[in-house]
Amino acid sequence: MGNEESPQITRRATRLSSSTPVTSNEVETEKITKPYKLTVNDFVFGGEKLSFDDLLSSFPARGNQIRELLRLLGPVNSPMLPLFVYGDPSTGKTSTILQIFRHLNRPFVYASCLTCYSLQILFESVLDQLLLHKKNAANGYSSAKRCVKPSDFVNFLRGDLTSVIEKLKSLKKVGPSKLAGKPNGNMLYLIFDNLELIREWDKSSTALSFMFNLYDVLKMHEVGLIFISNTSPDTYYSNMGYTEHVPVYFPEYTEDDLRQILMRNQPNRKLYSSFLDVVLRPFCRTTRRVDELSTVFSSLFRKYCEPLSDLASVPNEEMKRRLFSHFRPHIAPSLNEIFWVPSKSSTEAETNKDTTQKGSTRKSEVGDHFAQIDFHMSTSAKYLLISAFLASRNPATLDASLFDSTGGSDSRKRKRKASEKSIEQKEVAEQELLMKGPGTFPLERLLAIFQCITSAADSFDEDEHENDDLRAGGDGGLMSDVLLQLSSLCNANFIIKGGSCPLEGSTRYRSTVSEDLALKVARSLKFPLPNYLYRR
Ligand SMILES: Nc1ncnc2c1ncn2[C@@H]1O[C@H](COP(=O)(O)OP(=O)(O)OP(=O)(O)O)[C@@H](O)[C@H]1O
Repeated sequence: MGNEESPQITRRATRLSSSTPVTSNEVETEKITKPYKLTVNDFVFGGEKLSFDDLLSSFPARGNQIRELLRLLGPVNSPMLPLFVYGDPSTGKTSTILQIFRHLNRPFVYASCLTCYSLQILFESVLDQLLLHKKNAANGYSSAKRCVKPSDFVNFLRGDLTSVIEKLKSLKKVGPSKLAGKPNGNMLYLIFDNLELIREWDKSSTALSFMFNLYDVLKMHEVGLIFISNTSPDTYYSNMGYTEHVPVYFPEYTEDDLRQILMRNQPNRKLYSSFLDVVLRPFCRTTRRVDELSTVFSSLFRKYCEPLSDLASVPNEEMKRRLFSHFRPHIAPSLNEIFWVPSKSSTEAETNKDTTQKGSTRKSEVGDHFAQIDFHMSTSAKYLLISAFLASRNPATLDASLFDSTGGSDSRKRKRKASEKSIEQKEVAEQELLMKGPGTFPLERLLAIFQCITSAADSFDEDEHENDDLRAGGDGGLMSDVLLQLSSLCNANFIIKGGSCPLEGSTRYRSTVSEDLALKVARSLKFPLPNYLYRR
């Protein structure tokens, strides 16, 4: 769940914590304090009411999405189609939505597939919230209802939603619902966050189609469904026959957006702005995640200010130069740190850490670990995985210029095609605007890329035997293996089969692997993947 910057730890936080693991300290506290009794007022965010202007100013660069979401949610008590809110991690999806609900004071239930890490936990968390049930020592930290099967969930959910909506309706009769802390309206919203994680729980994707079907199955106009995902709707199975979800896209932040976001709440704006002048651009090239940037910048800013005796002073040009020369040595190590720390792959690498390497620098440590990781995958499967990643990531129009007959490794050939490439790039820029997530591709394109990059395999690995199993069977052997490998990669969910293209009628595929993982696989093959990635 995203951090709502917690300006207000309210009843809401108390209720949400019912779905998170309990620490031993909490157990102790629980014994001595009387448990908080949840009421129907806990369906709203709580705390001070948030005005529209405050909502907008809390989320720089998200004005369009806030307005769009408010429009889709509509006036109080209006039914709505399910929403599918998506965008890269840390683009403010969760916090914006929760604060919109705080602004509207409307009742909702929130469950994240990150904290509720299995279907059963997710179901039970939603039901617990609806039943105002809090896990505590007295009930042995158990859920109100045991719910494993989707069919049971639907039955329980329908009953529990009906009774909550009745309660909300009766509340309305008691008095004006706009009072702070009182639910506004009798429509109840179910928010499911980090939906993309469901794919990892359930390889056959029945759980996902169940979730997408929920609206049609429930048929309750007083229930609004909001799904939040950090992958685009195209990365889910389509053509399943359920009601179309309304997409709301949270684009990646530009450097300017990030400046506005990071400048918020800074007591000395001029000083912080001079700091951002130095750090923002290089760090933006590495990450645009607000959470990562704000963490690294908070310690860097302290370093930046070390020479200052008065933190309220406005730096002049001379002072800026002095601050910069003092600060400069800290930039590169921090950049390395942020590059490696947050990614999943580096965490994996970290867990595999060999204690004998303690003395080396962090960057080389992780670099070594990339090499150590054993993928237990045949070389051809690795090339196929990389080919699928490239097909999903790169616009198809660039294939010709990126992969020539030598797999793009012949610089002479690439130079000759440069002008062709620049014409295509224009075309591609437009097309790329439409690309909101990994694209789909037909089998033919995958095989073509695969052939190009494997035919060049020798040139990447001149003196080693890394590609022995590629060479062993010759081209024929390799290609005959490919369809088998493709089906294994699909089973393992590294590549997913999408619906068929209505125009071509053929099946399309999509890669689900992250750039980190693709780079890791490429490194294990000594394949220069970055040379083949189209970058804006
Ligand atoms: N426009 C913004 N203004 C202020 N803070 C922001 C903005 N965008 C993101 N943040 C902050 O970045 C952090 C991450 O945001 P959040 O969890 O809402 O992102 P998310 O898109 O839901 O990420 P994920 O997909 O990983 O769940 C939060 O602390 C949030 O307050």
